[in-house]
Amino acid sequence: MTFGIDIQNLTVRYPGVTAVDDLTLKLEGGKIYGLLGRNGSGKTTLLSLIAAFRRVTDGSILVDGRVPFENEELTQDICLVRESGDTVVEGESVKGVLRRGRRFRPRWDDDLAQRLIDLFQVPVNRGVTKLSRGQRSALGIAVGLASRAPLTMLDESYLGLDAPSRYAFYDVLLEDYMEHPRTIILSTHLIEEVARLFEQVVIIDRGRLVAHDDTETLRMRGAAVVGPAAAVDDFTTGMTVLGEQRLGGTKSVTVYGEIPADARTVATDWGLELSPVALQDLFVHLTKGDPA
Ligand SMILES: Nc1ncnc2c1ncn2[C@@H]1O[C@H](COP(=O)(O)OP(=O)(O)OP(=O)(O)O)[C@@H](O)[C@H]1O
Repeated sequence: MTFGIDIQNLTVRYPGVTAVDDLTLKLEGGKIYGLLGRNGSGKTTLLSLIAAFRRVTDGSILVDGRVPFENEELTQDICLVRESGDTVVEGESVKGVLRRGRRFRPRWDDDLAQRLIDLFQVPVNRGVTKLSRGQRSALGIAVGLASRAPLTMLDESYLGLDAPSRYAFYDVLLEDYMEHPRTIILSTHLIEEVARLFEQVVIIDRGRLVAHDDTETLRMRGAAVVGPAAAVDDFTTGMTVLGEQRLGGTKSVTVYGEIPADARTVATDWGLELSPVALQDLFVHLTKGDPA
């Protein structure tokens, strides 16, 4: 079972800052989404609203066609794991957290939880507050995946893991997603590392939607045009230029937007080189400017 998400004109204001700014976004169910945005761009606020941690006051959010806020039947099937691990209860042990998952998550899989706890070597009898940052991340991930929630959101929750553990997590995530398709949203700053998991990418900046596309399509949207400066300037006239660098007579201009086949032929004729741009670079370009 998978849940789609329909967000219309969502705005969230805190004193002095608009965290989410008239955001409209539709996510189909059954895909893995990457949610990218700079610090303070509104990712956590957005995910918290989808998970019904707070009430929507301006705009609307529907998950599986239903309003999540104060809808327990729906929210038991929406799992948001945050990096801070703030959903843990003070004084609770790892065992206690797992027990809670088993009790409140209707699709909970004990074997998967145990597999992840063993994989990341989380000490089950220890109090959650006494876990290391990485162990706490691992516990969050175990709960997030073992919940098998039709909508699962991991808000930078794996940043505390070391590299081998992160890669092990990506493998388990993919394997379990293939066997039990669901909607997964991963918010992350480790863009290139996780990009292979994303089917679609959503980029927000200062609470606004900047891009939402298939990962491959988005990648194809960016190109670095390199060659003699005058020819590069001519070729890129009228295109959306994200950045440029010049070294002597050679110029490299990063453009955003589809380059049709006939234009690519022109580029070749003019001695220009067109190369793809890494997702991370596109992200940096698209979200450049003063932070929120
Ligand atoms: N409770 C709050 N009160 C006031 N301002 C807040 C509150 N929570 C978030 N903000 C502000 O709203 C904006 C969006 O914050 P949010 O945590 O959603 O961003 P984020 O994209 O998750 O950031 P990061 O990548 O740093 O975790 C920021 O400017 C933040 O300072």
